[in-house]
Amino acid sequence: MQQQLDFDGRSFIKGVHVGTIFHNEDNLYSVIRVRVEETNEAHIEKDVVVTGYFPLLGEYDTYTFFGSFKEHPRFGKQYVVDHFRKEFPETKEGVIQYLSGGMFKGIGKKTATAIVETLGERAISKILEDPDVLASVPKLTKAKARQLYETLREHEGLEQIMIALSQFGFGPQLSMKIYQVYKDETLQIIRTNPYQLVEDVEGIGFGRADDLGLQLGISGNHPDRIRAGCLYVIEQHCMQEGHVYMTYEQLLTEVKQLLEAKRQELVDVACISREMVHLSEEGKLIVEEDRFYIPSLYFAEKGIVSNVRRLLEQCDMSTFSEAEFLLALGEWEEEANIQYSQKQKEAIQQALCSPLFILTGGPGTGKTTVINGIVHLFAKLHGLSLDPASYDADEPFPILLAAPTGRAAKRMTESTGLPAMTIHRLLGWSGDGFQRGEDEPICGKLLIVDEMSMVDTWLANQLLKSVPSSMQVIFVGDEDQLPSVGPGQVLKDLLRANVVPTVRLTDIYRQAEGSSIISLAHAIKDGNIPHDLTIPQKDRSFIRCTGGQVVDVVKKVAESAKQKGYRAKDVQVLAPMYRGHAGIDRLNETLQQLFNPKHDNKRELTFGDVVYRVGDKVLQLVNQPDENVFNGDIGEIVAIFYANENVEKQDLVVVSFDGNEVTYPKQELHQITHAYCCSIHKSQGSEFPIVILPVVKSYYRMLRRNLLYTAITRSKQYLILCGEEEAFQLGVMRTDDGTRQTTLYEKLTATISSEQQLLPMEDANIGMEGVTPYDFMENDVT
Ligand SMILES: Nc1ncnc2c1ncn2[C@@H]1O[C@H](COP(=O)(O)OP(=O)(O)OP(=O)(O)O)[C@@H](O)[C@H]1O
Repeated sequence: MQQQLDFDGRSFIKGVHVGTIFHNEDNLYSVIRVRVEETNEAHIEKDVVVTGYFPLLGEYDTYTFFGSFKEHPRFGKQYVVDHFRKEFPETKEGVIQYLSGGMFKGIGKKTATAIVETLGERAISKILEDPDVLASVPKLTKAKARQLYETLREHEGLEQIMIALSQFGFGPQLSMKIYQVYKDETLQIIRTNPYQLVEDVEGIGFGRADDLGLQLGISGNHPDRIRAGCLYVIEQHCMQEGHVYMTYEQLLTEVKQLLEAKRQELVDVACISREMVHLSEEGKLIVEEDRFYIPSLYFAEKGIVSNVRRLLEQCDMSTFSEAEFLLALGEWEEEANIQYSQKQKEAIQQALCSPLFILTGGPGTGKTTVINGIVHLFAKLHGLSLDPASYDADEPFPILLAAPTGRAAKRMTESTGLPAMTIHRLLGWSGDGFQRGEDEPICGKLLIVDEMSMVDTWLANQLLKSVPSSMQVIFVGDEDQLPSVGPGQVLKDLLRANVVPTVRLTDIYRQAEGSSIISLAHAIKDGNIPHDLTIPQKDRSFIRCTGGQVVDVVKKVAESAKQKGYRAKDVQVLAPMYRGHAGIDRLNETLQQLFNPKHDNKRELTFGDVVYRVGDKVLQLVNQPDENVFNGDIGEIVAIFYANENVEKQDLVVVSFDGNEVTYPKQELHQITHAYCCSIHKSQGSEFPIVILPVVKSYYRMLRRNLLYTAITRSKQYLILCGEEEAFQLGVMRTDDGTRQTTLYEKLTATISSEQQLLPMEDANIGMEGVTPYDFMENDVT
C-alpha cells in the first residue's frame, strides 16, 4: 500500500480526521487531530496533530495531507500542512455513509445504497470521471444527480486550486483567502486577470498581482494592468495621505511612475488616460471636473452634505422661552458651582436651539464644561430625567454621547456621569458593516459627538445618515488637532464652510488654574515657540539631550515618576514613529524593563520579537466591537494561560480594559502592542496625568505642528519634553499637513443656500461689539 501512495517522495500523511482542536473562522487556521492510516514519515504516532489553513473538515472523513513535521516550542511535534486532498471512501459501507452523511442535498441512505449498488465501490471516482453514469441509477432525478456531481467537484476542486495557488507562490493562508473569495472560479480568474485580486482580496497589493501578471506573460501596457495600477494608486493616495480625490494630472503621473518602475517598459500615457475613462464609465472611479474619486468617498462627501442640509432644514428646536433658558442656566450654575462666560453661555443656548451645532476651541477653553451644561439644561428644559435607570428598552435614554475612541468615550462618561460609547458601537458596527443607517436610524433626542476632528469622511457620513431628523446633533472638536487617520478633514471643512451654527471658545480657563502646558499648546498652535520653552515650569520641563541619549533620558524620567508613586498607566510616553533607535518599539522594550521587569513569578509569552508579561500595559490596535474594545484602548495583561492548561489547547493572554476582560489566543496577539510608549496618532482622544515627549531630529520625517500640538495637549498635569530644541522648532514650523484634498467645503457651500446658513454668533454681532445677546435677555427677564 505504501508503495502505491508515493507522491514523488513528498511527505504525506493519509488519515481520518478525528477531531478539531481549534478553528479560526476568519482566517481558517485549524488545528486538528488525525488518526494515521498511511504515511511515508518514519516513527509516527497513531494520532498526530495537523495544523494549517483549511475549512472545517468533515469529521471521520479521510484526507491526505502534504507538509512536514515541525517542532512547536510549546505544543511539540505537529504536522504543518501545505495542502491536502480529500480521499473518497472506496468500501461499500464507506461510500453509502459518505453520500448519505448530510453533505449531499436530497441524498439519503436509500439513494446512496442505490448508487453503490449500480456503480459499485468506486462509485465516487466513476461519477467524477463521467457524471453521466448517474443516469443509470434508478429513481435518481437529473437535478439531484447534477447537484451530487457539483458537490463532489467542489470538494475535489479545493485541492487542485490550493496546489495551483502554491505554484503561483501563494502560501496556504493567502491561498485559502483567495479561495474564499472566488471558490471554483479561482484559477480561471487568476489566469485571465490576476490584477482582479487587488480589488477583491485583502492583503494582495498591486506588486504581488503584477509579479503574477509577469509570470503569466501579461504585457506592461495591458489594460487590466493599467486599470489595477489606477485603482491601487488612488486608494493608496487616499488611505495614506488622507485625500478624498486625485486630480487627473496627479493620477496619470503617479500611475505611469508605478507601472514603469516595476518593469523596464514605457507605458503609454494615452493608454492610461483611456483606462481612467473606462474605470469611470464602469463606476469604479467617479470623475467630477478634473478630479477622480473612489466612489465610496465621493458618495460619502455627498452624503454628508445632504444630511447636514436635511438636519439644518429643521426649524428652531427651542421649545422654551429665553426666560426659561436663563432660569435653568442659573439653577445649573449654582448646582455645578460655576459661572459660565458669555461665550460659553452663547454656546449652550445656540446648541440647545440648533438642529445641528458645532462647538470648537483649543484645550482648556471649556468644551467639556459646556457639554456638561448642554446636557443638564437639555434635560431640565425638556423635563427629562438624567438617570439612565429610569428608562427601559421601549424608551431608551434620550441623550446619546459618543466619541471616535473608547478612551474618549470614557472621558465623556467621567465628565458627565452619563453613558457614552464609541461611534462604531452607536452605529452597530459588526466587524463588516453598520447596522444603523437611514433605514434603521439611532434613537434619541440629542446626540453629542466629542473629538470630531478624528472622524473621517466615511464615518461622518455613516453617522449623519443614521441621525433621524428629529434629533439634535452637536459636534465638539478642535480643528488644530491631527486630522482623522482615514480620509478627509470633516470638522475643518464644516467649520470653514460656515453653514452650521458654531461657537468658537477662545478664552483659556485651565491656564487660569496655572497650567503652562495649555499656554504652550496655544502658542504652538499659532506657530510660536515661547521664550521659556526650556525653562522649567511648575507643570512642564524640557530636558536637552541628543538623539543617542534620548531613550536613556526618557527611562530616567519615567523612573523618577515611578519612584514618586506614579504607575505605568499614569505615565505615557508618546513618539511619532515605531522604528529607529528612538522609535516606539525600542522605547517600549526599555520601559517594560522598568515598569514590569522579568520575574520568576510572572508569566510571560513570546510573540515574534515581543515578550508579553502579566502586568504589561498594552494598546488595542483594531476595533473589536464584539468584545467592546476599540482601536486606541489601553489595558493591562491580567493573566496568561499556557496551552497545556486549557481545553482550547492554546496559549491565551487576558487583558483587562478598565475591567472589561478580553482573551486573545496567541495567534491574535497582533491585535495588541505594548503601550508604555504609543504613537501620537493613537493617543488622540486620550489624556494622561504625565506625558513624556521625546522630540529628536531622527523623527524629522514625521515632525509637524499639529502632531506636537496633539501630543502636548494629551497631558493633564505634567509634560516632560526631552530631546533637541531644533527638532522641536522644526516641528512647530512645519505645517504642510493641512493640505488634504477634499471637496466637502465646496460641496457644502454650493449646496446649502445662504438662507439656510445660520450665521455664527460672532458674525451676527458685527457692529455690536460690547453688546451681547444676554444684555437683551437680562432685560427680558427682569
Ligand atoms: N467658566 C468657567 N469658569 C471657571 N472655570 C472654568 C470655566 N470653564 C471651564 N473651566 C475650567 O477650565 C478647565 C478646562 O475646562 P474643560 O475641561 O471644560 O476644557 P476643554 O476645552 O474640554 O479642555 P480639553 O480639550 O483639554 O479637555 C476645567 O478645569 C474647567 O473646570
